Amino acid sequence: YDTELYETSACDSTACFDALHGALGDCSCNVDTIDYFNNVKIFPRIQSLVTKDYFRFYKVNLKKECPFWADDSRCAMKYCHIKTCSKESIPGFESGYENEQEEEVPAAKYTEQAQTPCNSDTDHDPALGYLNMTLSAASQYEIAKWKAYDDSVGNFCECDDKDVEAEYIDLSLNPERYTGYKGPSAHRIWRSIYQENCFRPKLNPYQSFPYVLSSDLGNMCLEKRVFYRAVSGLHSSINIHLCSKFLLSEKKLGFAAPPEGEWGPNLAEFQRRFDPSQTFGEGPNWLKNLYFVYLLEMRALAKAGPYLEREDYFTGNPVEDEETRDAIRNMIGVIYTFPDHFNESSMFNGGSQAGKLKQEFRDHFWNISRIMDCVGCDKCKLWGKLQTQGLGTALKILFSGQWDSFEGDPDQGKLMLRHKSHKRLQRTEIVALFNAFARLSNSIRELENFRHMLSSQTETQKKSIFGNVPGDVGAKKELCSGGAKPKIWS
Ligand SMILES: Cc1cc2nc3c(=O)[nH]c(=O)nc-3n(C[C@H](O)[C@H](O)[C@H](O)COP(=O)(O)OP(=O)(O)OC[C@H]3O[C@@H](n4cnc5c(N)ncnc54)[C@H](O)[C@@H]3O)c2cc1C
Repeated sequence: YDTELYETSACDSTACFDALHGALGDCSCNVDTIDYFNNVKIFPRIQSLVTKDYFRFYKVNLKKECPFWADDSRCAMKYCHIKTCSKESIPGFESGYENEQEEEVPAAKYTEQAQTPCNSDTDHDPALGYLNMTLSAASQYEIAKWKAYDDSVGNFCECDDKDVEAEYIDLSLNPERYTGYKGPSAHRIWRSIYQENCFRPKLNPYQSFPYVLSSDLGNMCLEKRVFYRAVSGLHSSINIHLCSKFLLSEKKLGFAAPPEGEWGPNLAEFQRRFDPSQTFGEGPNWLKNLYFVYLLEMRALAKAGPYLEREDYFTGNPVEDEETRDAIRNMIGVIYTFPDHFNESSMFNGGSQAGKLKQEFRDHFWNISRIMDCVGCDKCKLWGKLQTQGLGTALKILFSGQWDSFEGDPDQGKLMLRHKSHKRLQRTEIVALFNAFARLSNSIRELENFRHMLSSQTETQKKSIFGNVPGDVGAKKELCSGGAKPKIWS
């Protein structure tokens, strides 16, 4: 691991974490409670659960056309014969807009450059985004049996696992990690999510980055804030994963082969993305949003708990299926014990206006899930689709009304933990829900690693300046020891 290469731009402060304490906002929970609960109780359980066959194979259509912009679709250039413009004929070129890659001038959409499929442009290294589609003969045989079983279940939601082009992908062969997907293509996805499909308080003074200022969120109603925070939390999680599984040194084996190399955490990359000094002060808020979306998904798991505990988790292997059910019951049982669940009953309560808002909420999310078909790197698209489907399933459990209990709450006004009435979920929804939650859980756990790396780095720097200060060793020991509640944010 080439420390010199990646640590040159690292700042020595722990500023990313200084504000990551206490109240989370929009719920009664706090960051430190979630840290402990996740890292000690949830993380080991969910990570082991998603290695089970039922959760390891995800059926998805990665070949769907991008419905929103021409340059990612087959319509681009080839069939539409859009006449390209010379640079000089693009309004604003002379005033130097080209240097501002992020601001897309409408005419730029029709340049030849913009028509190039994303995966062949310089924003993306195809080898890093390589998707391993391998399924062993044994897996293929077993999976064929799943279809017959699933078809006998009354499904109710239209998901792309029914598409003829949908394929099973072994998630364990395609870990979410750094792919090199960046630049205008990735920014267009995030920008259209935040600027066109998220609720926004107002245009921020920086025009493009950051898309939303947290200081403006107070002007929005709870429901809109929740939406933005969930999306932002997902964005944080994706970016934490690419920082924690970064390509530290590369050894390419050949074209279209997965790159071999050393993968691991890149502290400088993490700081670039979350340090307040490099994010207009937003980084710690984005990290808090990760905790927020975690809480949201955990609440959905609790709400659907009685149903999830009884689901079959069919893979055709009775021993494995029983183990999966046991592991689910165990984890859901732990989730029930969380003291401070998100209370979704405080949302969408304002009569007909609330109904309209709920519809908008749904429409926005529906669009975001379709934007995932525009992601220009297969591996990012796989995990992007899985995590939006997981979040969408959680939102459905929380807000569709299909999972609400009409039996009356004995502790009036108090949060009802388990809801007996429910609709059935599809296999892909369940797989996505648990895997998405596993990703968030993993991100929160990775934050602990970055926190440790930062404090060790700071200690080392202090020592190199001041020498070894008595008491230092003890302090470090406390940070690194397991067992009791880790004091990772103090
Ligand atoms: C769906 C999807 C999946 C992806 N998966 C991967 C992957 O698996 N591996 C990989 O290496 N890359 C992945 N990427 C790319 C990655 O997310 C970044 O877009 C890329 O690394 C460029 O980062 P950036 O620093 O330019 O900022 P970006 O992450 O592209 O963010 C753009 C702007 O959004 C704002 N922003 C950043 N974080 C947040 C937040 N949490 N909340 C609110 N606003 C924020 C900032 O102002 C930032 O400048 C994915 C992108 C998308 C759209």
